[in-house]
Amino acid sequence: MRLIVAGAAGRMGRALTRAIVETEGAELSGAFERPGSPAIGQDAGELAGVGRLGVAISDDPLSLVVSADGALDFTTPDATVALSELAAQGRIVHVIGTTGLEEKHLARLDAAARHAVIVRSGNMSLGVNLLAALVRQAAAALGPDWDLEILEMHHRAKVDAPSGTALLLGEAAAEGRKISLAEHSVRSRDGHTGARPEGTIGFATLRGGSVVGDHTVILAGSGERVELSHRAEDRMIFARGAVKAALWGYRRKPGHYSMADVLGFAGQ
Ligand SMILES: NC(=O)C1=CN([C@@H]2O[C@H](COP(=O)(O)OP(=O)(O)OC[C@H]3O[C@@H](n4cnc5c(N)ncnc54)[C@H](OP(=O)(O)O)[C@@H]3O)[C@@H](O)[C@H]2O)C=CC1
Ligand SMILES: O=C(O)C1=N[C@H](C(=O)O)C[C@H](O)C1
Repeated sequence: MRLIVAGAAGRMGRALTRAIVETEGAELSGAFERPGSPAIGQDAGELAGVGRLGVAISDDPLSLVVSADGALDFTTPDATVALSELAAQGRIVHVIGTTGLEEKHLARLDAAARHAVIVRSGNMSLGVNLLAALVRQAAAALGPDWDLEILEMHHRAKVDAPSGTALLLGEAAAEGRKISLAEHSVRSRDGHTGARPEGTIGFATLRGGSVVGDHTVILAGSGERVELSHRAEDRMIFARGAVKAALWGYRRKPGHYSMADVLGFAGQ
């Protein structure tokens, strides 16, 4: 499967190049960065630390999409929406790890998914998708008198909050409780907040250092507490998940899929 990497000079872009190189059945056919990036013209393999691959970083995604079967994209919401429209024109697989997407972006991805195979997840690792299934079960088993809080910590360069993973875990908890996350989430607290409203799902965000990604879902009852955690130690877990998602999506019917579909966890 011929894959292109969007944002190839980024933290995840370089990990994605490495994951493609190590995966049988996948080949790097192109890589691109935003116009004006100092990485334009550099070799994607050299940038990723795997040696020269003969793939120069371009600033023209359209020219790459025409000779690719899929694109791996961990960039920004605007770049992702633009690439989804090219993926739809090229009828290719678009694997999206980008977080911080708002309703206006999601609506455009849904439109692109009429022609492209979109696989999108706030977290492409096996462990977090398993954790989401466990959180759904725990939230269903323990009633709304168990307070649900989601704590995440990431490196100092992360630009969006709460993390895509925290929101994914929040959605899993809300599904377990059969409630709408949008109507029950508390995304920040400051000052005299009053007591915690029953049945809400709280989010807390920490940023610092080089933390790859830590998430804990706390179910706090009266006199006891259950904590379900995941700690990412290496970005390759996300990159390998993204390559797996691309191979899964190859020649599949167009649509907007999740990593839970890829891993067979959907509905669990
Ligand atoms: N779903 C998952 O499993 C994971 C998701 N993520 C998400 O992936 C995203 C990227 O994270 P990370 O790699 O750490 O961030 P980086 O900032 O390191 O990488 C993003 C890259 O995209 C580039 N870029 C920006 N605009 C464009 C454009 N229009 N076309 C092409 N490239 C562009 C940036 O260039 P420049 O810096 O020059 O602007 C940068 O090189 C975030 O949203 C993050 O939350 C991260 C890890 C796992
Ligand atoms: O920005 C990151 O680094 C990460 N982003 C994703 C998120 O927002 O949850 C996934 C992972 O935790 C790393």
